[in-house]
Amino acid sequence: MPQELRAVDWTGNSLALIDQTVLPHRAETVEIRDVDALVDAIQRLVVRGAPAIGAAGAYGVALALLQGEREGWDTGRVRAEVARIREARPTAVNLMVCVDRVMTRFDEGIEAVLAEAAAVQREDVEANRAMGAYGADWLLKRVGADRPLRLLTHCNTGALATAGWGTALGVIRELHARGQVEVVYADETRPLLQGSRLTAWELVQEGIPHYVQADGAAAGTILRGEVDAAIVGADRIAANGDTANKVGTVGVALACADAGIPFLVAAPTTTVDLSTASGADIHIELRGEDEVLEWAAVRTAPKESRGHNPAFDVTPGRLVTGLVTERGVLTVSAGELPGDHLR
Ligand SMILES: CSC[C@H]1O[C@H](OP(=O)(O)O)[C@H](O)[C@@H]1O
Repeated sequence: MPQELRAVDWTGNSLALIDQTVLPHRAETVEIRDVDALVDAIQRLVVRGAPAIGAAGAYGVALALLQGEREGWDTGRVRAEVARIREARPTAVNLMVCVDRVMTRFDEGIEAVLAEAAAVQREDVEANRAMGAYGADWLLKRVGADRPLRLLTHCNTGALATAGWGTALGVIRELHARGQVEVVYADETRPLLQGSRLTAWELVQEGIPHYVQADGAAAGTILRGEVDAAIVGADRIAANGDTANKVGTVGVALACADAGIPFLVAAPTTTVDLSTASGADIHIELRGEDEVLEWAAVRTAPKESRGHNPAFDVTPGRLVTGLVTERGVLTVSAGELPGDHLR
């Protein structure tokens, strides 16, 4: 993704969001000036990806303050509107963490809120760059650097999903910069196709060789020995290392375990939620059934059929070979816990 583009940016009095629902065919930015529009943008995945949603939520506090000034809201109303942003999507913990962090500056006023939101955005990019280096070093040491790597990824974890550079795709970018990527298999990621629309778009921008594949092809590609490692993002990491990520991820992890290749999760520590004990306690967002019953507003399933549409699944920590954060790599499957990075 061209570096001058940012998935989330503050204009001075509004949020500029790349509209991820129209990529890759149209590159458009939408201006968000009120809470309703931001909640809608988060829920329709105009802005998406745990860290990007976190950055948007952080600036959303400023948006609520400015709207409150325009519309004469009292403090209680502003706080209530911020809570709507905080709860706009339930699984990605970054949204709650980043809103809560900025709210610690709420009583100091708009400038302090904006300064904290800018720090959230800046620190996410810094974390992603650090993750890229840690993850690339770990993979080259584990798999070997004698030849470029064949990698598999699921959903979109690039600059579009973050404040910049990317998490799992940031590791892939770093490996590519070192000349260590032979090919990337990008799962299309039904039903909203974050892989074939967004990850493929970013890989094209970067000139990284890749195939888009059906989600159902991932396990066979792995078990046929065509992949050296899989690397994915995360939306919430529980205290025991269980990881919620885009639906379809756990199948990739199971195939990696059976094939004996590394399954890496790359996420900033803002995605770790020590208050959630295990994956069983993670709220999995159930999205509208039409997303799986239709495509491009055309019904694909019989009218009598119902749709089951969990947006995420949970990969047990025992299947996570390594958790890459901005502080290094934890071998979760060997018993190292996310909290070890937070102490
Ligand atoms: C670094 S992005 C983390 C995570 O967010 C994506 O979900 P969504 O596209 O629904 O926002 C996907 O699960 C990514 O792995």
